[in-house]
Amino acid sequence: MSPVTKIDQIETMILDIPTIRGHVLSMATMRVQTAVLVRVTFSDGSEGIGEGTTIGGLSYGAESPESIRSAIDTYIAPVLLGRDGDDVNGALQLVDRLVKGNRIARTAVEIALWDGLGKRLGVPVAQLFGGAVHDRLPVAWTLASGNSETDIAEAREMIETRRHNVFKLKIGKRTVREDVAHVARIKQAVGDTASVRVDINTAWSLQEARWGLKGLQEVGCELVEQPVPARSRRAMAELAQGYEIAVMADEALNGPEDALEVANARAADVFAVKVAQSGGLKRAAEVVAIGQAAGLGLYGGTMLETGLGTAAALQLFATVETLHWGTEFFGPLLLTEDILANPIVYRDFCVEIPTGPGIGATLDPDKIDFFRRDGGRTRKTVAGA
Ligand SMILES: O=C(O)C[C@H]1C=CC(=O)O1
Ligand SMILES: [Mn+2]
Repeated sequence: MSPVTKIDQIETMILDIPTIRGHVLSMATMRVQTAVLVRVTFSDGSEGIGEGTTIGGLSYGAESPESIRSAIDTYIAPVLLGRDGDDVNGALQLVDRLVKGNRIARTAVEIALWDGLGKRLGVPVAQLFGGAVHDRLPVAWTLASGNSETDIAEAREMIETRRHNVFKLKIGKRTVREDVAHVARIKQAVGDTASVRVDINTAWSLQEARWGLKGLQEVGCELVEQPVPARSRRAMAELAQGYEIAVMADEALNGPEDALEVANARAADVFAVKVAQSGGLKRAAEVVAIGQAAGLGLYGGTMLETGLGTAAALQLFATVETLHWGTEFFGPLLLTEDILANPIVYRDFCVEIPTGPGIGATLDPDKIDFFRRDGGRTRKTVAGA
């Protein structure tokens, strides 16, 4: 019998990477994206890499980049050291028992474990999830410059260069009337050449959302993402059932338990399935399964991860038969620089699934050194130390 490949070391680092322009969301304006990267080293010398990323510090959700890193270093890494690296399910069950919440932190480590296993077996992670049924997926772009004219110019360029023809507009910061007028201007400019959707990031009350959805569907917007707070399931159900425009759950979906409750309450027409928010690739696959069983639409969502987290998500979504609303795996394109030596490829309105072993991502060491916070000091948790 070959010796067990043990988890030897788990290393974390924070990267701060500027965005190509201000990304204006209802709760924060991003000028930098902060990613937490994990590198797991195994006893046979193999490695796995993972990413756990949120948006806008603590303004989007309950985890911050700093809390993600600290949860990994303090609570997740020490219990995994010395374990069999091939036993990913065993590691996940152990972490599930010992660490509540902290889904993004758990995701970062989980991705690194799948990546390590895939690399050792010489297969893409998609194969560990039953095999890819797509080699590319449609990919949306988010228009969020904060200015209608800039957004229109950006949309036109994306359509002309065949990069994107699906646009998600970030609204919810201005009045409902101003937001609907902004969406109408953009829809009018792109006409039938593009699909226009919006994301409110929970900013509306139910009353505002009633006016908002009525106005949005009148101007040709096809889908509205998380108009009201994550916990407002009854409001989401009223909106999903009361209007033709599709209502998509995002912040409301934190793993399979939420997915089941949202589906039971008919509190969405579509699930935005996010790997990080679900608690990892395996949990995201469970959210997908619940959406499928409930007959809901599916969409591959992002936390604006770098190429690393994006590659991991692509491995899973390549295995999903039907993504009725496509994906938004454009994270690397929002950043001034790609941190991968083999950047994700975008062409013909699609994103291509990386084909190499593991998640199919190789880090560019110079970029990592350049964007590292703390002058390049990593924190290492080492077996037997
Ligand atoms: O969906 C979100 O709320 C977060 C994210 C996804 C795309 C984007 O621009 O922001
Ligand atoms: Mn969203």
